[in-house]
Amino acid sequence: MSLRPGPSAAPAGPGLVTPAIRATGLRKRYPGVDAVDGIDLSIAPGESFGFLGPNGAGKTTTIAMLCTLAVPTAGRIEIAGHDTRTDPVAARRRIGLLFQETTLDNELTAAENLRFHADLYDVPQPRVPARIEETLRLVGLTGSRDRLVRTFSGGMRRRLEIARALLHRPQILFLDEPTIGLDPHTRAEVWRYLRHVCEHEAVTLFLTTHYLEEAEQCDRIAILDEGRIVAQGSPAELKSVLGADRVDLRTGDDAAAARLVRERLGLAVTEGPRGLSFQAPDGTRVLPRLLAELDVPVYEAKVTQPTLDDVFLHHTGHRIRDDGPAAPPEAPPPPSPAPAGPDTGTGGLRAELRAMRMVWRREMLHFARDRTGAAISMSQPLLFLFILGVGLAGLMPDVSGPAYQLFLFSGVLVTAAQGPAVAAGASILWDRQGGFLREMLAGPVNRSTLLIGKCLGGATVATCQAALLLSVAGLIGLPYDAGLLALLLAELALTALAMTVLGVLLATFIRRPQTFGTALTVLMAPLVFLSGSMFPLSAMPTWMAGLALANPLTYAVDAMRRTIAAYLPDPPARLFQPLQWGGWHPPVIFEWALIAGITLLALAVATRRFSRTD
Ligand SMILES: Nc1ncnc2c1ncn2[C@@H]1O[C@H](COP(=O)(O)OP(=O)(O)OP(=O)(O)O)[C@@H](O)[C@H]1O
Repeated sequence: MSLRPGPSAAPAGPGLVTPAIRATGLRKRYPGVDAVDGIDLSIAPGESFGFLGPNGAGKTTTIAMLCTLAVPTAGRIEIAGHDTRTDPVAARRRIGLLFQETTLDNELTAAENLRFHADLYDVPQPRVPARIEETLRLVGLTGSRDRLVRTFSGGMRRRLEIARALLHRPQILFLDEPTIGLDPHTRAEVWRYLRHVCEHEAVTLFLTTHYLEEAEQCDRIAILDEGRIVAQGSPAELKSVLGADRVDLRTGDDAAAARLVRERLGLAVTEGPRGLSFQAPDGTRVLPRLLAELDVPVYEAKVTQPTLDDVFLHHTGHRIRDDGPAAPPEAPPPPSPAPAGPDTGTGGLRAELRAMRMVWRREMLHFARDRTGAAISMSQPLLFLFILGVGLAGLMPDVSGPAYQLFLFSGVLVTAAQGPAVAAGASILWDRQGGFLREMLAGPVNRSTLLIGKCLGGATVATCQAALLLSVAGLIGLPYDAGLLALLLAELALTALAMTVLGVLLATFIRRPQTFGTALTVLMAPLVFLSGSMFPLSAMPTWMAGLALANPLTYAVDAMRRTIAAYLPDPPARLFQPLQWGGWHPPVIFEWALIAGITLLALAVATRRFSRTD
């Protein structure tokens, strides 16, 4: 059975058609393992190509390289004529991807997941709502469009992922083990949708599987073992190479039966716990002759045409594990989508800005949906202000309580912004672990765009959260002056951006979110303690004040404190004395320029590191 009605697509001849996928000398070496060891591929537009191999053969690694998600150790890849090394964004624009593991955002609804994908791929805005409805209908999820994905079953997620992979009408659809882990019914359903897509959309399919039934449906197959292609061709071609049937026998004395086959027929026999098997050019004629001569009881005798498993055995010396589905049942196709056609923009600055806004919006949606998290991270600065503020003020009889609380307030704002700001860094790691990062990295935009969107999202959330504190600041005597509030908000936004970027930079050095949490606890406490947020730098020993001057947060705290002091009638000089370098008080504008410079530098390093992510 083929995925497509009609004849198989032929591979492109040299100079005729640009191959949909071309790879030459492709290699990927991980420490201690050659995951892919010199692969050459040429796949014609419209062809369905199956990559068949056991676990660990290198299928996922190959797909990751073809989709620009992993950097090849050697070799060259072209996707629809675009070199993935020199023009990865153009290559990604032509690709739809169904990953092996789920890469949906569980905290978004089905429609929101699709909407974000449309933004990432720059699907023309006016067409987005209809396209979402159409793909949801194609996979039978119209009724679940507004449900959070975390409430979906495994099959529903898979269908939604197929819908998402097709949303921007890709030229080439990569499917990495599309039915792994699904029950037979859902597998059949997924194949029903894929068959439908192949029949109605001019898509090139590249499919990895270790299920023989799925590979059988492709126009061409490559058999992969230990990182190398050991055979390539249509299923019929591959099987015809064997030119023999397989005969399986289970008897009362398998050893005697095997001896007879060897001596009388001169054929090689494989004996196993469940009987013996051998290859014979014409099994249906050989078997009756053999049975007539055998004088041991025969419990089971079977002749089978060669299967892909036999082809695999022939080329590799071992069998492929196949706990795959029965042949997917034929079923009436779901409603037809609109005629095929490219549905992405041509890229450029507008598309990059749209993707950046998408990442930003996702951060905002997560913030809006996590009220508990927001309430918890607000509790720390409030405790800081009302417990520390009142408690420590008692130790300073010459300073009034409210004056000390006002002194503390800039540090409190920084602390309030700190939690959500650094959470943006952690969320990159959670996105990597949860899979959504791969959906973003596979998108046809620059990785710096995604990172900047993430930083802006984190900074906005952090600013909003810290700004809530301004609404209660009247309780400690902060003047409600529009000019002061506007200045503090602007200063907060820059501080939040700086902290978000530093958090994101840290995240580019770490792979596990848990490690990130530990690293933050270790790093953040000294940064906050050594920022002059709780006591003036003038109260610190010289060496400690020197360390504080190397801390970017010190300048943010000092600048905001000076802004507040400018609006107080009589700020105590002992507390509100500006920081100094030697005898020089750097102006506030200088402090902000310094923070902005550090932020830009950290952003440049983070972007560089993130862009190299494998
Ligand atoms: N990030 C990595 N670091 C180190 N080794 C890796 C990494 N990714 C894959 N490998 C190794 O590369 C080899 C090929 O792995 P790959 O996931 O490509 O195989 P596969 O054919 O897709 O297997 P499966 O069917 O189980 O998905 C394996 O030995 C695997 O352990």
